[in-house]
Amino acid sequence: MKSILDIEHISKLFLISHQGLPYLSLRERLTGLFRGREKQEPFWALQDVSFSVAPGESLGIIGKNGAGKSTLLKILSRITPPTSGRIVSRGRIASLLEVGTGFHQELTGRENIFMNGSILGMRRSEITASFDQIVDFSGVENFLDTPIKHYSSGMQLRLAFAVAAHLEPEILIVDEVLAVGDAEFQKKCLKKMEDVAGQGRTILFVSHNMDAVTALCKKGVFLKQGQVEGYGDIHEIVRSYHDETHHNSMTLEKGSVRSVEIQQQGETLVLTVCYQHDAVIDYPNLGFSIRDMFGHPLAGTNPMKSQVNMRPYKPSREGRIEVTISSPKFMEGTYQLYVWFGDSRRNFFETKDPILFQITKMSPEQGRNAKFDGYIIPECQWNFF
Ligand SMILES: Nc1ncnc2c1ncn2[C@@H]1O[C@H](COP(=O)(O)OP(=O)(O)OP(=O)(O)O)[C@@H](O)[C@H]1O
Repeated sequence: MKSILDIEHISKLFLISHQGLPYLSLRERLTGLFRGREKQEPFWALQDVSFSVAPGESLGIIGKNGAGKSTLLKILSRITPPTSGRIVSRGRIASLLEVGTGFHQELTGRENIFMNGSILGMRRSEITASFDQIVDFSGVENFLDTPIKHYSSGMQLRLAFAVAAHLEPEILIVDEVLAVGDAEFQKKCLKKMEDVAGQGRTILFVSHNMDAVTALCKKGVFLKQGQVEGYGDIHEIVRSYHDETHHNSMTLEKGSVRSVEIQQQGETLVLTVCYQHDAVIDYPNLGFSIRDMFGHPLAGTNPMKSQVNMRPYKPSREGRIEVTISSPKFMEGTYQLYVWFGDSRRNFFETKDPILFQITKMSPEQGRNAKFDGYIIPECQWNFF
């Protein structure tokens, strides 16, 4: 079968500016005199990326932060041109990259639906035919004649998704937009994308949520530092992505933080961080953030925020911090951990990529067959009168 989309040797070069001098006078800034001293460094965000997508296929694109996923989707959506290589597309592409892209802020929701549709190459009659469904899905019917600029980002997202998914493009490109909506809307979007895929249309889906990617896509591309690291069956691709990600712990050879580890011990989580700094630290400050797989923060703090008494700590260059987290209790699932380390004034270290960890039954409240909502297990006292 002929492919619907061919990505042929796509590369993208960015020139990143570094200013040679830390301080520029106002005159230099105003006159642009500093330009000569600005260093431009080439940076390849994508290098020789090639793959093909068959009609009706849903393809997941995964990779760590900065791997080049969004750049690739922008090139596919013709927002940015590639430095070299070409895209051959045999179908209409609708893309949903960032909330509100393609929307005109001064126009009303109604006007934007028509404008967006015509940008996608739809006839007015086609748009009119889908109009009610779009409005119904988006849930913004009361604001149809209000300019988009007055919409919240969630409302803009609802409308953008509804337009992109209902106007029947042959190829639908979706970039992590699910992260913005609430859980109910995320489910609705995933269901809609399944329907779209079921109708034989093609979907390219970028997400950090491996559960969503695996549910929706049969095939996947794993991007690593701008290159294709893997292509094939989605389960294989997700496995190789996970192999590259830190699980439960991380060790480092250099820098202030030497190891980070998180373990579930019954109903608590224990976070242990070992550090070694080149100067004495009077107040070791460790911040942590536990997030869901979309990257939404769920819980986090640091000893300064919590006004922790640091005794019996004596200022030292190295040490170990152990945090026992007895609340909140989380639902079963995979979570992300981010860590910062510093003193009372500065940060010396922060995790770039999350450490993934698994939580299994954390509370007797979480019965075997019970279905709960969200991530946190509520502790309730029930009274019936
Ligand atoms: N306009 C730009 N100028 C310079 N560098 C850029 C530009 N756009 C992207 N980059 C760089 O290209 C690399 C790839 O970025 P991209 O946004 O495509 O990654 P990503 O895989 O989508 O990451 P994330 O998961 O964080 O969204 C990054 O290192 C980024 O800093």
